Parts: sequence; structure tokens; C-alpha cells
Amino acid sequence: MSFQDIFAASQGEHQGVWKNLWDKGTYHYWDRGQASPSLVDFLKDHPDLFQPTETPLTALVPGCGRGHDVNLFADLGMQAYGLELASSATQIAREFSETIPPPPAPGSRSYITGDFFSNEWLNRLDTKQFDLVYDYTFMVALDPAKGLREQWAERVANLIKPGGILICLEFPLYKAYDLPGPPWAIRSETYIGLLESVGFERVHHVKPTRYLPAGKDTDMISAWRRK
Ligand SMILES: C[S@@+](CC[C@H](N)C(=O)[O-])C[C@H]1O[C@@H](n2cnc3c(N)ncnc32)[C@H](O)[C@@H]1O
Repeated sequence: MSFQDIFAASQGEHQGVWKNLWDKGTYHYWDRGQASPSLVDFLKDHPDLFQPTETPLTALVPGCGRGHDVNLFADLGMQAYGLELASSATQIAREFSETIPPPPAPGSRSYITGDFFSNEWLNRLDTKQFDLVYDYTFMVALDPAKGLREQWAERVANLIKPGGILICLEFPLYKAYDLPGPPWAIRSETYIGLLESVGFERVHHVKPTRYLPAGKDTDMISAWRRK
């Protein structure tokens, strides 16, 4: 059974599917074993986006998987949080992080179990809003037919401080709309429609020069400032 067939057979109960996949350790469907080179380059090329402050910047990666991007933000000195639906997922992310060097001070990395749309996990944190949120293969893993993209945009706007930044690695831009997800097809215009309506202004839209194989030559990176 293909990855998409597993979701199609679940009759819309997608959270149970994700949890089951993590419980069985079958994350090979999406895990690429490293932070995205496109994101690494984008952060290096745009230091203007993250001015140093007296306290470390806070970053959130919803649907962080094994945490490769969380670990990248921590290595850049941020207080980085990864959010995952299943405790088995955060456990796998934590175990992976123990195999790599700790982040340099003041960077830190935390993996939190919770549903992105619930406040339960947020209530457990001191931080209620973040300087940075990063989305890659999370929003496009939410079923667009259920209105979850609009809910994602509103939630992201609430989770980012005024003046804070959302970075989206736009994927899969090449995919036809009639093909099943996840990931479900998306276009750059869709990000504009979703994010401008909840108070974001697009400040960068660039074509990366280094890619993960799945998005080769088609991915784009957008950065959005919350007004
Ligand atoms: C396609 S995977 C991508 C994972 C990671 N971004 C990566 O690139 O390796 C999507 C992830 O989103 C998580 N997820 C789905 N719905 C979620 C929700 N409502 N709250 C938190 N995580 C969720 C799933 O458990 C899954 O690990």
C-alpha cells in the first residue's frame, strides 16, 4: 500500500494515521535525514531577518518529524521547539538529538508532544508566541478539503509575535491538484491568499540553489513578516 493509499483508507482520521506510523517507527516515508539545504542557505543569506536581541530568539517547527530543522535553529543560537502529534515521534526526535553535538549556547532544543491546533501544549510552555515559525511539509500534510489550510494560517498568525517571521519552504509546487496527498499540491499564490488575509506581508520569495531531491528545481522559499 502506498503512503497516500494509507491515508485514503483512513476515512479522514489522519491524526490516527500519523500516530500509528510514528508508533511503528515508519517515518522513512518523509524523513530526509538532514535539515533542508534550501533553508540552511536562506538563513545564511538573510541575517537581516533575525536581529540579535538580549534574550535568545524563539523558533517553533510544527510537525517537526525527527527534528532536523529544530536542531538547525538551535545550532544558530535560538531556543528551538519542535512540535509533534505523537509521543513516539518526540521520543524518536529526542533520541536522534542525543546522537549529535549539543547546540552552542544560548541555543536549546525541545521536542513537545501536542496537536498544533490545541492550546494544551502551549499552556505547558513559558513561551506563548515565537519570533520564528518554520513550515515544511506540515501545512501540505493537512487535508485541504477539511479547511485545515485556513485554520493553519490563523493559528500560525496567533503563534508568531508581531514583527516575527514565518518561513515556508514551498513544496510540492510541481504536483497536480488531482493527485492524492499527503503532501497535497500547493502553489505560491495559495500561500499569498492564506497568509495576507491573516496579517502577513511577504518579505522574501526566492528560488533556492540547493534542494532536497523531492523539490529539486521547483521548491521556493518565502518569508513573511507578521504586521
Ligand atoms: C510529512 S511529515 C513531515 C515531518 C517533518 N516536517 C519532516 O520534514 O521530516 C508531517 C508531520 O506532521 C505531523 N502532524 C500532522 N498533524 C499534526 C498536528 N495536528 N499537530 C502536530 N503535528 C502534526 C505528523 O505526525 C508528521 O510527522
